Amino acid sequence: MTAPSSNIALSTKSQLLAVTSGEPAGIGPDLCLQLAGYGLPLVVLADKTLLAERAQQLGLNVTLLDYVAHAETRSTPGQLTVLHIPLSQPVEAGKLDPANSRYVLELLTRAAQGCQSGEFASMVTAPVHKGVINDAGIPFTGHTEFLAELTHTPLVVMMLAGGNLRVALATTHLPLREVSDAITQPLLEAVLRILRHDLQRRFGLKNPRILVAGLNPHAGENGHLGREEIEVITPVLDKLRAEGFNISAPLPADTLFAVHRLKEADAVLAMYHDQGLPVLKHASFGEGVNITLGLPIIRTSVDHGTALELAGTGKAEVGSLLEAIKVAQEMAQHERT
Ligand SMILES: NC(=O)c1ccc[n+]([C@@H]2O[C@H](COP(=O)([O-])OP(=O)(O)OC[C@H]3O[C@@H](n4cnc5c(N)ncnc54)[C@H](O)[C@@H]3O)[C@@H](O)[C@H]2O)c1
Ligand SMILES: N[C@H](C(=O)O)[C@H](O)COP(=O)(O)O
Repeated sequence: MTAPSSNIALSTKSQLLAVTSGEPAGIGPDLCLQLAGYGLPLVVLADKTLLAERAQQLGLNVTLLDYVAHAETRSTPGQLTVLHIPLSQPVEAGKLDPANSRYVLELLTRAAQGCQSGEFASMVTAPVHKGVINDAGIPFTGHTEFLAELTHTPLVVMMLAGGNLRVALATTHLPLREVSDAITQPLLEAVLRILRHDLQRRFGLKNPRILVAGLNPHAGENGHLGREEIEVITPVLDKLRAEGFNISAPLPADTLFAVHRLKEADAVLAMYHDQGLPVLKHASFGEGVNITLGLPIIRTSVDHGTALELAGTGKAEVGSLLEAIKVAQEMAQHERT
């Protein structure tokens, strides 16, 4: 595979990125403050007081500048341009408060709207806490689904990249019990079309080679360990292959990720979240990037969560956020060429 390298060479020439700071009690604000060291063309969406307080707690000397829409935004190292969105309640690092859930969603909404209007080239998201948003009475399963709904996109595909791997998912944040029923021929066909299309358009791969995992152990063992491969997955793969897609048959997931197989592939399609992501995170946790394919906008994210216990301690690593910025820049570049 030729996934994004972990050598971080960030361009300062691309257009403005919007970085959402995520759950205010988590490490998102800490990571955004760390970005001030890089002089990148970005604006952080956050409550400015929260950032100032967190910087003080971390002992960071960061000058917070006010974002002015459509004016040139150029931060030099030590500065951070901030699009201020007010919190509902003051925040203590590490302590979740459902009262701030609307604020978290407001960050995402403002960034997505700015991408759609052309104000921002892309959005990069720091982690949110799904549980506390639901505790506030707001049904929420993830950025992926939220941004699909916000942009009226009927289907999007979650793909994580890192450790020389790209892993896309046929289903995302779904209880395991519901996975088999969710994998239908129309869904699988649509997911593969989005995956191939975006690998071409946003990653510059002419005819991406995709390995597809089966759902059942040993890809169903000829129907003796489940029939989804025979009845659902194989017919879709045969149809798309006849159209010119470079895709495998459904492969046993336990051996699909062997090095010799991955050498033949640009991406893997896993059937569900924990079939694909543990492998990827084992290979690259802290340097991986989560990418939403199929959106009308470019959105990338970190590969980790809110790590509440690290907020305000100075121990949160910024590597994945930097990679997410780099990949967003690369995607925007591919789209322009
Ligand atoms: N992109 C996102 O918004 C996103 C991604 C994954 C998880 N989450 C959410 O985050 C919450 C917590 O999830 P979790 O506990 O499973 O995972 P987590 O990633 O927050 O924590 C897992 C482990 O990794 C460590 N860790 C995480 N990020 C780190 C960093 N930048 N530097 C150093 N160490 C780091 C943590 O301390 C912990 O030991 C959940 O609500 C989950 O849904 C959000
Ligand atoms: N599934 C993601 C992961 O494991 O990293 C994470 O939950 C974030 O998903 P969203 O980007 O949809 O919030």
